[in-house]
This record gives sequence, C-alpha cells and structure tokens, in this order.
Amino acid sequence: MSIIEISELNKSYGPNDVLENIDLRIDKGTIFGILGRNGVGKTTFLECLVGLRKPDSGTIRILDFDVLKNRKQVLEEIGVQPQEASLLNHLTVYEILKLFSSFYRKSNSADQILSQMSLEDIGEKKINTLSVGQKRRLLVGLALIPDPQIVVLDEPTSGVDPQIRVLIWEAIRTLKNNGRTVILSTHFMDEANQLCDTVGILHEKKFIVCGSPEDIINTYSTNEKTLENAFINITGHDLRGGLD
Ligand SMILES: Nc1ncnc2c1ncn2[C@@H]1O[C@H](COP(=O)(O)OP(=O)(O)OP(=O)(O)O)[C@@H](O)[C@H]1O
Repeated sequence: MSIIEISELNKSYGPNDVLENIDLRIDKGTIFGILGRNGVGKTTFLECLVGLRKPDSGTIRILDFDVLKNRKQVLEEIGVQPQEASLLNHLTVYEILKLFSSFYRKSNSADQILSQMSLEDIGEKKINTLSVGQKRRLLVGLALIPDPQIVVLDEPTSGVDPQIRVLIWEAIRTLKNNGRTVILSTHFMDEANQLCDTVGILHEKKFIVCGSPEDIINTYSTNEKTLENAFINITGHDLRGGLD
C-alpha cells in the first residue's frame, strides 16, 4: 500500500530545472533511499516532499493528504530531520528536545529520544559544544519527536564514525520494524544497499532507476557486482554521462 504518492512534480530555480515530471509511489513500512550525484536535487526533492518548498506544479499526497493543502494534518504524520543551521545553539540537548515536543499534540518524550539515540549522557550539554556525531544523533532524534508515520532524513550519517552510523541505522531499522516509513538520502552505497528496501536514483531531473538494491546491482553493474558500480554505470563516469 502506498503511503506517499507523487504525480508530475516539477521544480525549478529560475532557469535551472531540477525536478521534472516526477511520478513516484512509496510503500508503507519500507525504507526508501535516494541516491544521486552532488547537486542533482535530492534535498530539493525532500523539501518538496515535506512541504518546506513549493513545487512549480504537481501533487504530493501523504496518507491521502495533500502536502500543501492539508499542511496541519501532514505535519502530525511526518518527522523531518532539521537542518543543522536551524538548531538553537544556546539551548541544551534536553531543552531543544522539550521545545520540539511542545510543537505537537502527541509526541515522544525528550527522555525517550535521549535513550533511543544514546544521548542520555549529554542531555545537559549546549548544542554548540556537541561533536558532529552527537549533533547527527540529535538531528535524527528531533525527527522522531512527533512519533511520526513517516520519517524524512537528509544524509543522516554524513560525517559520523562507524559506531554512530550503526546506531543511526539501528534507529532506522527499529522505525521500519514498528511499521513506519523512512525516506532518506545518502551518498553511501553500503548504507543504501544494507538499509533500503527500495533505492531511487535521481539523475537528470528524474528517478531514472527505482528498485531493490539487489535488482539494481543485477541489472546495471558490469565489472563488479556492487551498487557503486551500478550507480556509476547509471549516472555516468563524467559530468555528462548517463544511460544513453
Ligand atoms: N535555494 C536555492 N536557490 C537556487 N538554486 C538552488 C537552491 N537550492 C538548491 N539549488 C540548486 O538546485 C540544484 C539541486 O540542489 P540540491 O541541494 O537539491 O541537490 P542535492 O542533490 O541535495 O546536492 P548534494 O548531494 O550536493 O547535497 C543545484 O543545482 C543547486 O545549486
């Protein structure tokens, strides 16, 4: 059953067409990973998906609500990892979790999130004193505050050590085991391969390939059977390369 349905989504910045006629369905209870080269439009897509950026045209429905027209209902169902720049640096970890909880009718408690993301020891630390790994865990934790049906994470593990990466992966797997849907972008092929049920490769304004990591590897990899090899074959070795 689709929990997200996107039809004919278009988004440009002035003359720069970034997303063109995107049609996509994402099944409930799955982990959907977006891969794509730098600057292809992954963040733009995620921002449109959660209603933070207005598409030029097209519709996005989440749980049968229109993302732009039913903003209030959608916000109750979707947890979005905030941008690091939007963190209020003078607050402590605990304070920002409490603040985010106060935005929602129903939410996970600050203590639940501290425990889920193994942040108990740093609850009293100010945000501007956190390491990259601590900040990443906090950002993912903030997305989980509304206890949402859908969690959207933009490069959740960039810059963290393997231990923290595994912790974040486990949090994502737990969401799936609890029937939640996760949409994430990543540049890590092993992350997409190990974590995602479906991978969408965004290239030249469209999801040029969508499928399970296994199917993508079997169909598109050549000299070595890896997702990285398939990805390079699909998106090209140079700036203009691709499937054509
Ligand atoms: N606010 C904006 N105004 C104008 N152009 C923008 C804006 N945000 C992004 N762009 C442009 O849109 C394109 C897509 O950017 P986006 O950040 O969505 O890509 P991305 O795939 O997330 O990149 P990366 O992998 O490097 O994070 C790029 O050409 C970028 O320069």
